[in-house]
Amino acid sequence: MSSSGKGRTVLEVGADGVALITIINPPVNSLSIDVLFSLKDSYEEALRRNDVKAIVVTGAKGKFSGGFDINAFGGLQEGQKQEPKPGFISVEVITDIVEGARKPSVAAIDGLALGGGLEVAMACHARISTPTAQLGLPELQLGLIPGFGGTQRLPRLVGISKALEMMLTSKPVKGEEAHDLGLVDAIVSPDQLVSTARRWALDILERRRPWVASLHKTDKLEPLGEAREILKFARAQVRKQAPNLKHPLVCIDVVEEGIASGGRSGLWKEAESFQGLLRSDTCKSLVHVFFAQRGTSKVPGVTDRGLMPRRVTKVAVIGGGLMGSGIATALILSGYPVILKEVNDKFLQAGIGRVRANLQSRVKKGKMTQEKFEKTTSILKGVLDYDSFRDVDMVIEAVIEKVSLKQQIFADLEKYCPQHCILASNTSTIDLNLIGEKTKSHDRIIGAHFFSPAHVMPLLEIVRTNQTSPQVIVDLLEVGKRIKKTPVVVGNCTGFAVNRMFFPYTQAALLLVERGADVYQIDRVITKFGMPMGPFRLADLVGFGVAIATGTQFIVNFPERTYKSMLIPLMQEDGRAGETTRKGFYTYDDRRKASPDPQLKGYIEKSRSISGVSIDSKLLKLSEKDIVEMIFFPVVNEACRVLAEGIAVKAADLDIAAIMGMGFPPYRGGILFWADLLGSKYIYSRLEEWSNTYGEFFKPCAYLAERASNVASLSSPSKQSKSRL
Ligand SMILES: C[C@H](O)CC(=O)SCCNC(=O)CCNC(=O)[C@H](O)C(C)(C)COP(=O)(O)OP(=O)(O)OC[C@H]1O[C@@H](n2cnc3c(N)ncnc32)[C@H](O)[C@@H]1OP(=O)(O)O
Repeated sequence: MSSSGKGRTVLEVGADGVALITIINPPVNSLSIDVLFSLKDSYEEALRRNDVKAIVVTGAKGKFSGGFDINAFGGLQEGQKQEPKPGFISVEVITDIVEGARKPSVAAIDGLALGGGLEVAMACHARISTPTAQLGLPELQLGLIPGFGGTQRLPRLVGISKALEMMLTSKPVKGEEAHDLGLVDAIVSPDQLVSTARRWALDILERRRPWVASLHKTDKLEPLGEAREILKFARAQVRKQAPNLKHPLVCIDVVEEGIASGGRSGLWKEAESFQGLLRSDTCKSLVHVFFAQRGTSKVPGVTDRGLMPRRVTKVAVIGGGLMGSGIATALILSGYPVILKEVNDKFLQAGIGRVRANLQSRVKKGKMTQEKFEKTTSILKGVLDYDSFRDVDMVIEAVIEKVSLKQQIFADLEKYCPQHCILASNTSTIDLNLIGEKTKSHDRIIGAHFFSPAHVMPLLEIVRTNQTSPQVIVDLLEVGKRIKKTPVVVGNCTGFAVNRMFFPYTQAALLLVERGADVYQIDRVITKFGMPMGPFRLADLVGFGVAIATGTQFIVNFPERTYKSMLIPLMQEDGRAGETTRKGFYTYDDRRKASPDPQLKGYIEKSRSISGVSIDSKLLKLSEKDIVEMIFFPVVNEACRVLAEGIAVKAADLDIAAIMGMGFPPYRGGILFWADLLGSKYIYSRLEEWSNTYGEFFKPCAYLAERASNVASLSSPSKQSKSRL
C-alpha cells in the first residue's frame, strides 16, 4: 500500500500559451489531498499568469488518474486525517476554479480516468482521449458515490440511463465508446494526445470549438417526468439486485436532486451524502476488500526475495472431469498450450467435449468469436499416456479424491516429467505430503486448488507444504495471475483454508435442523444475509457424494468438533443425492428450479433419533440474527484456528478466500473483517453459551478466547503466532 498524502502536479507553460498541468502520483496518479491542493495551486497560477491563454490537464506516464487516493479513506474514516470541509474540493475547486475558469481547459486522457480522475476531466471544457483509455465512475464498488461532481456531470454528458448504468455497475467504458456517448470530444493516438489537446484548448479560446461547462448542459437530460420514470425503474432494479445496499439508492437520489433542482444543488447533496457513506460499514468493508485482494499476492518470505517467475510454456492436466476440464479451459483461454490426459478414449473425448462446451457457451453469449474458439481449442491436445510429458513445465492433477491413485500419479510424474516441472494437485482436502509420499520431489509439489466451475470462479488456493520451494510458489502465482485468478497462498492441512473454514457452515445448519429449526428458513435467512445460497441449497448443488467424502475427512481429522449427523447419508441411501438426482433438501424441476419437499420431514426425524437429540423449543423460534450468528460464528471460530495455526499468513487472505471461494458478501468485508465489526468478546460469549448447551461443536478456540479476553480484534497480527509458511 502506498502512503497517502503524497503526489503533486507540475505546471509547464509552452510557447503556444498553453499551460500543461500533469498529475504525478505513481502508480495510478491517484488524487491524494496533496495532489488536489497542488492541482488547485497550479490552476490558480495558470489563471494568474499573463503568458497562459489556455490549460491542458493530463496524467504522467500514460495514465490520467485512477481517482481519489483510496489509501486516504482509512485516515478520513478514523478521523485521523483532517479533511477539507464538505464540498470544498467538489464545489470550490473543481466547479468554481476548474470549470468556472475564464481560461478554457481540456483533459488529455490516456490509460485511465476513473472516479475522481474522470470527475476532474468532466469539469474541463473538453476531453480528448486515446481509443484504449478506460473512463468510468467505479465509486459504488467501494460503497461510495462519486464525490467530485460525477453524479451531476455524467448524466449531463451521456444521458441519465447510461450514466446510471455506468455508476451502478461501476464498469468503465473505453475511449471509443466514450466518444460515441459524448463523454469525450475526440479520439487520437497516444503520441498525438497532448498536442491535439493543446490545439483544442486554443480553438475553444478562439471560439472555433464550443466552450462547454458540463454542469450547465441540459440537452442530454430527459424531461423531468421521463427522468423520474428512469430513476424509478433504476431504484426497483437496485432493490431487487442489491437489497442489502443503501449507497446505490443514495446515488439515484443525488442524481434526482440535480435534475429536479439544478446541478449546483445536486453537488451539495452529493457532498453531504458522500461524507455520510464514507463512514459506513459497507464502505469500510469494500475498501478493505480492495486492498486485501491486492495483498494476497504479497507473501512474506516468498515474493520479497527477488525471485523471478520462470517461463511456463506448456501445461499438462491429468483428468478431464468437471474440475480438470474447467482448469484446462482456464489455461487455454489465457494462451497456455495444454495436454489433457485421461485413462481411456471414452473419458478423454468426454473431457475434451466439456472444454469445448465451456468455450462454446462463450460463443453463444457473444463473448467469443468462432474464430477465437477455433484458435483456443487448437492449443488443447488429448493424450492417453505420459509420452508427451517430457517437455511440460507444469502438471495439474485433477483426478478423484483417492489417495492411492494420486500417489501413483505423482510417482509416475516424477519419472516422466523434466526435473524443473512443477507438480501441482487440485485436491480440495488431502494432505499434500501424503500425495507426494512416494516421490523425492517434495520441493516442487504444490496445491493448485480451483473452485468449480474452474474457468469461472475467481479464486485459486495455492497450497504449500513445508518443503515447497519459494520459486515454485512464485511460478504458480504468475500462472494464476495470467489466468486471471486471485491467489491465496495457504499452508498444508486437511481442507486447507476455504473448505476448512466453511465446513462448520453446513455442520451448524445440520445441528440446528436436527433440533427443530426449519431447513428452508435457514436458507432464506442466510441468502438474505448476502450469501449466494444457503447451506442446504449449497449441499444440493455440490452433491451429497462430495459432501460425505469431505465430511469423512473432517470426522477423521477434527473429531472433537465435527457434528455427526446422519441426515445427508440417510437421504443418499434413498438415491436423493442433491441436484443431479433432482432430489436433495429440495426437489428440482426440468429448469433446475428448487422447491421445498414435505418428505424431508421423515428423514430429519430419523436422523434426529439416530443423533439422540430432541426438538429444542428455543431453536424453533430463532430470530434471523440468531440464525446468522449460529451458522457463521462457528465459521469465524474455524477461521481463527486457521489463522492461529499459520495456515493463512494474514486475516485479510481469509477474508478474500471467504468472498471468492464461498461467496461471502464482499460488502461485509470477508469473514474476519465482519467478525471484527461485531467484536471478539461478543462472538466468544455467544459461542461459549451455545457450547454449554449444544456441545463441543461451538467451543470457542484458544485464539478467540485470548482475543476476547484482551478485547482485541481477530484480524490484527498476533505477536506469538508462528506461521507454518
Ligand atoms: C471523490 C471520488 O469520487 C472518489 C474516488 O475517486 S474513489 C476511487 C475511484 N477509483 C477506483 O475505484 C479505481 C480503483 N483502482 C482500480 O480499479 C485499479 O487499481 C486500476 C484499474 C486503477 C488499475 O488496475 P491494475 O492495473 O490491475 O493494477 P492494481 O494492482 O489494481 O493497482 C496498482 C496499484 O495501484 C493502487 N491503486 C489503484 N487505484 C488506486 C487509488 N484510486 N488510490 C490509491 N491506490 C490505488 C493499487 O492499490 C495497487 O497498489 P499496489 O501495487 O501497492 O498493490
